[in-house]
Amino acid sequence: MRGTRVLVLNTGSSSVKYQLLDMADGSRPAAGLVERIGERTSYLRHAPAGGPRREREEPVPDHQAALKAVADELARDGLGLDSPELAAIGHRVVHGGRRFTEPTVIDDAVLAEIERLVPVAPLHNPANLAGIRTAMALAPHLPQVAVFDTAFHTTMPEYAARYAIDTAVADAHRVRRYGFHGTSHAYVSRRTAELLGRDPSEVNVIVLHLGNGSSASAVRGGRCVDTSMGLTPLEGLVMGTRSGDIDPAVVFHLARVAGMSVDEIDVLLNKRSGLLGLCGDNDMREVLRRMAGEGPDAESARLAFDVYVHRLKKYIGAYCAVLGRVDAVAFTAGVGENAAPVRQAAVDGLEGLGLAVDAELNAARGGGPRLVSPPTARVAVAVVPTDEELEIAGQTYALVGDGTAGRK
Ligand SMILES: Nc1ncnc2c1ncn2[C@@H]1O[C@H](COP(=O)(O)OP(=O)(O)O)[C@@H](O)[C@H]1O
Ligand SMILES: CC(=O)OP(=O)(O)O
Ligand SMILES: [Mg+2]
Repeated sequence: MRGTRVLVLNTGSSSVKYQLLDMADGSRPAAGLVERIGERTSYLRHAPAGGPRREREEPVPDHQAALKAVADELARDGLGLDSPELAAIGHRVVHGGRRFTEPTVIDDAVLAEIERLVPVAPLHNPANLAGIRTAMALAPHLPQVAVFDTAFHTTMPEYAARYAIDTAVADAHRVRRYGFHGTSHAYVSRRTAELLGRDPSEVNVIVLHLGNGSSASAVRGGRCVDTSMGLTPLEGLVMGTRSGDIDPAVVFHLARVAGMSVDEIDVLLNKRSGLLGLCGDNDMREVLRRMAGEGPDAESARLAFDVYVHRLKKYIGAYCAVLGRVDAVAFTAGVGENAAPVRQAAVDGLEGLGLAVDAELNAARGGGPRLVSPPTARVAVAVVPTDEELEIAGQTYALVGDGTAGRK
């Protein structure tokens, strides 16, 4: 009998995060990460379920070495890639363009298409490809499945996906809005419907995925109708280090007046902007801590917070308009799940739209999905923890598993 476990790999430009999930019993036998790949010292952490976690620092030169280290750590716990319990490896792939609307078993043609999309996802797809190629070399016997960040957003109507630019140029260079964090938006919108005790096909949800990268989506009856990220994960909300929406003329201005190159402006907007650019800290915890103090440090943190929240509020308003009727607003990811002041400030003054949070419910901490709006509120406001790994594992297993998992 085929195995019931899926290894989920989330390979970023300088990190690999992984989780091993068992689809038969819902357990997670191991999880871990390798960070700062390619730097002088890298950081490795492996946490087997029930056992002590193992951490160490050592140089890990590239993604190949990182995945080899992951495979070795798993093997030490008897969970190696040759384990008969392992059914497949599921990969997060950030950019799937228009072609990949579903999770897909990876073969040479799929690899070639992911490669073809590198120009529209230069930060993400090369790392994803390195992860896939190494995993295929280490485990040639296993099916490998790509689960795309963009897939959930392929249902967006054409008028939400198009930029108002010359059609010939847009078509020639695949310039359109794709959207990202799709596995999270899909999972959270579904869980939000569950929390309301309703079928996803009946509810309209605004999902606010606020992590290091942040995006909002408008989901009507389980299908995405708009999202805030565009051609790349730079558009939309203010993020940890990314500007989000900006007048495109800022780019021309900096090139002409400041003499910056396109690559320099790319780094500026992706890595030196957002909360970091505004106040020197990209971590929302630090921003909140500084805001509690006084003086210039507190003031710049407060301004960063206000810019962040103002943008968020504008997207909530916009998606209320896009959806017409909203049943719930769901906050998720690191900031959305943990930062009560962000949730409070984001809906502050939106009573006219039926939105409010109950201060006590909002301040409470809790594990699972929960409502933070007053019981009488017209629109439910919820905290719904995301679980991209579970979503990727579930989609992978649905595609290649033998269907026995979950059956008694
Ligand atoms: N308790 C907390 N309060 C406020 N912000 C938090 C808290 N815990 C985590 N965060 C924020 O969550 C962000 C990371 O979110 P996460 O979803 O883990 O990111 P990633 O996009 O890397 O998956 C960081 O900016 C961090 O400041
Ligand atoms: C697409 C994207 O922005 O991903 P992340 O939030 O992981 O950076
Ligand atoms: Mg994340």
